Amino acid sequence: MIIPSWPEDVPTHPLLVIDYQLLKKRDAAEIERLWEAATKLGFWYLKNHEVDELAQKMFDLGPEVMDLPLEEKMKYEQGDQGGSFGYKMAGGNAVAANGEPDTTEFLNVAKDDALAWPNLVRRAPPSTSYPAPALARMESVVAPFVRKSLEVNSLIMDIFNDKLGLKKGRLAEFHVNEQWSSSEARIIKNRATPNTQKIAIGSHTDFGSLSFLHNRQGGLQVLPPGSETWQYVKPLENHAICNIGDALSIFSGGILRSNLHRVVPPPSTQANTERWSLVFFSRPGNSFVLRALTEESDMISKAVAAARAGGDGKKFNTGSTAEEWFGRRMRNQRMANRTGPETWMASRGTERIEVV
Ligand SMILES: O=C(O)CCC(=O)C(=O)O
Ligand SMILES: [Fe+2]
Repeated sequence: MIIPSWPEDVPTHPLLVIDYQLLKKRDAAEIERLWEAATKLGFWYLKNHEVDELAQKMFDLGPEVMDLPLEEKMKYEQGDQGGSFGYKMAGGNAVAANGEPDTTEFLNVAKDDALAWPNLVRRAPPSTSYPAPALARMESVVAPFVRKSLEVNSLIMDIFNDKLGLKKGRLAEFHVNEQWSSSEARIIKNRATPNTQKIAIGSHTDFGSLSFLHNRQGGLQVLPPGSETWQYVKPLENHAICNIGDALSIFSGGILRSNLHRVVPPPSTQANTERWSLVFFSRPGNSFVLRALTEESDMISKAVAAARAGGDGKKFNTGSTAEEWFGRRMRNQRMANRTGPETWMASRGTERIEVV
């Protein structure tokens, strides 16, 4: 697929560019820049991340799955119970309180299934596993992509761990590969439409810890702090986009920022093209309660005290496990579960819910 070049006339929000190779060497200046990106906006570009080839193979798998007849894909649909693994049909989720349906299809592959392959542990075969092309590429493409993405995200989390003053490896304990989690790889297709305003994925914060996103076309927008205008993030060749989700924001007492974002169709020169994107989401193990690690870090404890003094109502103890937090958000964005605007409100994360 030939992607038209990015339009000059569309304003974009700049992100810091972080070099993964420098992070690997624990370069102090690069760590400071990462910290600035993670605490101010919660989004940054990541270059030299070693995942481009595998990401390309994941992109190639996209049409193999999405071109199957809808009836075939629906055999693997994620359902309405709060799970996400498998296929998500376009129109399955709301994009706003008014119940407007989304326009994107997803394939979500559980990190637990990719790592356990040739066994499937989260999706029991045969009838509810994954569409055949995904199974055929599990060994050669999906599992290596998952393993490499986990490596990138865990290095970044390790850096946050140390900056937050947590004991060595503390954040890693929440993300051990052996514990089941909702961590997953996602291939996203948004159908071509000339309406560049039609919301594809509604405004949200990400549910988990860290998202590692590959964009080839425009359409991702962020709502920067203090702004009321959605701003495009320009896709840059060979640069991934990373962002913080709710779990890391809560663990850190809000120091790490889980920022609102959404997806609309590609703009201007790229309009009316199918939009494909790819994400790996690292999320905490299912059993961990999402709460600020106040007793374990002075920095976090001070941040929570300051938030309390500021009266923003956030006490950073959700009382929910990662599994419950994720399940609640998933269930309540499903159109099939919608009763009214309250269902949308119940699907919100740190941007709306007062965590007490
Ligand atoms: O497709 C994109 O650019 C972003 C997707 C996204 O925000 C998500 O799936 O959570
Ligand atoms: Fe997202």
